[in-house]
Amino acid sequence: MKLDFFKYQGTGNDFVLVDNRHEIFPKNDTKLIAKICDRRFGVGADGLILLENDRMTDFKMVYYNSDGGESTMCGNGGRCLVAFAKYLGIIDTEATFVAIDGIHTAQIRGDIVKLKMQDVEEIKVKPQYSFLDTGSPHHVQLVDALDDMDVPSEGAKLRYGLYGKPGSNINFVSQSGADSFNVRTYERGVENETLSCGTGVTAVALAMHRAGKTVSNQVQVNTPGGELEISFDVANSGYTEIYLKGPATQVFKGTLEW
Ligand SMILES: N[C@@H](CCC[C@H](N)C(=O)O)C(=O)O
Repeated sequence: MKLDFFKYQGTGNDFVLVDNRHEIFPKNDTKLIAKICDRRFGVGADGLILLENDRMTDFKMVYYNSDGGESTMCGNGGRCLVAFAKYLGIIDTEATFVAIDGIHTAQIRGDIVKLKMQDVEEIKVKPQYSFLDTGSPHHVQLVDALDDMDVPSEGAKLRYGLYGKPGSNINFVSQSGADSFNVRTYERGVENETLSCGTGVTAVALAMHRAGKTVSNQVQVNTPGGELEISFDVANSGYTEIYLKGPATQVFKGTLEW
């Protein structure tokens, strides 16, 4: 079988995108998806995303981690899919789409995509870390020497040790200014450090605000793959009007064959 694919990256979080509006992609073939995402035996990506038809919105997002399993929301992937929808002529500058966590809206200007995330109702604050769900589960922990950390190994310890089989994504953070933070993320389903994680930096911005580390409702987060901006409103016990903004670009296209 042959199928066109497109490779996108959003601050270094990279994805194979497939236009599946004709429903030809074998969605339950976990091994095939893992092979496509394999960086030596396949195209190589942190995840694979299908763009499908939806009756109520512009399109539907179906997200798979690089291990081939369908997973929860991917913020950078959502931003890349909006850029892909524009490339396909499905949208112009505004988009509404449905993902596993509900409906999202987005705006695209040039290669900058601003994506509205779901409201966050609860942040669990522990002495050493916070835990919250921004569409995907995230552990947020301030550390002293972020650059020197072995994120794959420290992340795996927490991902399996603290969160068991379902797991969590693990974000290690250091503050770089009054409203800016540096972040490195271990992603479950990739089971490694990625260069950036959209739901992760969103979680970091909210957790740092809740912890009183910043009073701003517009936070810059620097990842190894680039900079993202998160803005939000403070609600009673949670956060609303949460936006994740940053670049999303097509890097190449090709044909999958299997
Ligand atoms: N890279 C993503 C997060 C993808 C989902 C995550 N690996 C999980 O399974 O929870 C992002 O940009 O949000």
